[in-house]
Amino acid sequence: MIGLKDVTKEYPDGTTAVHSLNLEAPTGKLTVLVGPSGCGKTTTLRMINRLIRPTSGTIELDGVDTATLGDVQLRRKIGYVIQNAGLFPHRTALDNVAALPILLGEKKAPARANAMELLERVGLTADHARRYPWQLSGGQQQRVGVARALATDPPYLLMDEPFSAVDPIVRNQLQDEFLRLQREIGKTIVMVTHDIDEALKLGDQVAVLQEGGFLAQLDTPQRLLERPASPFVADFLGNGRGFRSLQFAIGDAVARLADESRVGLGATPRTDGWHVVVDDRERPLGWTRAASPVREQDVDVSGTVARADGSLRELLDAALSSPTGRGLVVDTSGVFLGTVSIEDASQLAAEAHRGRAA
Ligand SMILES: Nc1ncnc2c1ncn2[C@@H]1O[C@H](COP(=O)(O)OP(=O)(O)OP(=O)(O)O)[C@@H](O)[C@H]1O
Repeated sequence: MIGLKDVTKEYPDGTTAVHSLNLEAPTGKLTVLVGPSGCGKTTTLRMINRLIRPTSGTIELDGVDTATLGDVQLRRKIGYVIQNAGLFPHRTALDNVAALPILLGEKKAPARANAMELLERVGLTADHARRYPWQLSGGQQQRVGVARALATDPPYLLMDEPFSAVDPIVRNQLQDEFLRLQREIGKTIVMVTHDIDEALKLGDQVAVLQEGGFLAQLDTPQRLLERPASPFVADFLGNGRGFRSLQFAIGDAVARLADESRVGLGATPRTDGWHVVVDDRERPLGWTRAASPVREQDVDVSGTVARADGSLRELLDAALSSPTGRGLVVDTSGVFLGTVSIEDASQLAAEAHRGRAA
């Protein structure tokens, strides 16, 4: 656990960047610090690894006051990922990752072997490992940055806007990959972002900070959306809160499933009306109204697909985007199970809402 107790940072010019902040980042969980520009997020993060010294208050790692730890001990314990990766430009990706362990006394060969394993873990190859940062894409550099932060296998990880320098598609991909990785490695993470969607997607808990480093609310993403503690938090979360909170609610889609007539590509539907087109493994491709053998261009692909164990947001989206108003539902391996109507999906949302209010 990372614990901040009454932490204040006043810069020499008199700016109070962080004001008496109390915060706990639980072991194995991802805590996100989010808030408007200048609210003290980066200052808070950097006080944890002592790149910035607090004016007052204490910061503890599993109950140990960081003021009693030396710089080397701290660096070994806390990995650090920054925006634009911050890689050494004259070292290869592999050497970037191996650098700190070698500096801390590890032998070169095992440090490099471990670096290669980490690079593979974040989705890079031996070819990437040989390249210099300028020969890698922004997303690849960011992956190297994550691998580098994990090189000493630190229990704690600090991440400052780690995915913000890449375009939205790559960002989404990096976020998904990182969530998968975190499920395996279970580090205690504090991450800074100004992007509320990123905070809600990645955070086990989200701390919303207000200018001056005041903690406006610390809660799970779902609670934040459902019960913002103040007009400031509500405003910061923005519109669409009701819809976004459906992302965290699971409805029993299976109980509402209706069967549909199915047809394979190349086959001719036996009746008029809409049919679900499935591939040879019974995965849905879309809908068709074709009366002759179904060609790829006859498939309406406008509808999204929801997993039966997915969120209500996914389910409602599948129904609303479907040309028939009936959302396609699949099992965990993508096999078509049936459909849920807009009415049934709304009913499930209403039930979830009643459960919440109770
Ligand atoms: N070295 C410094 N000297 C004086 N004031 C500083 C210094 N560094 C930061 N500040 C001020 O402290 C406040 C908090 O800055 P900080 O960088 O922690 O905010 P932030 O929430 O990370 O902002 P952003 O989202 O824009 O990166 C700001 O008002 C900033 O201007």
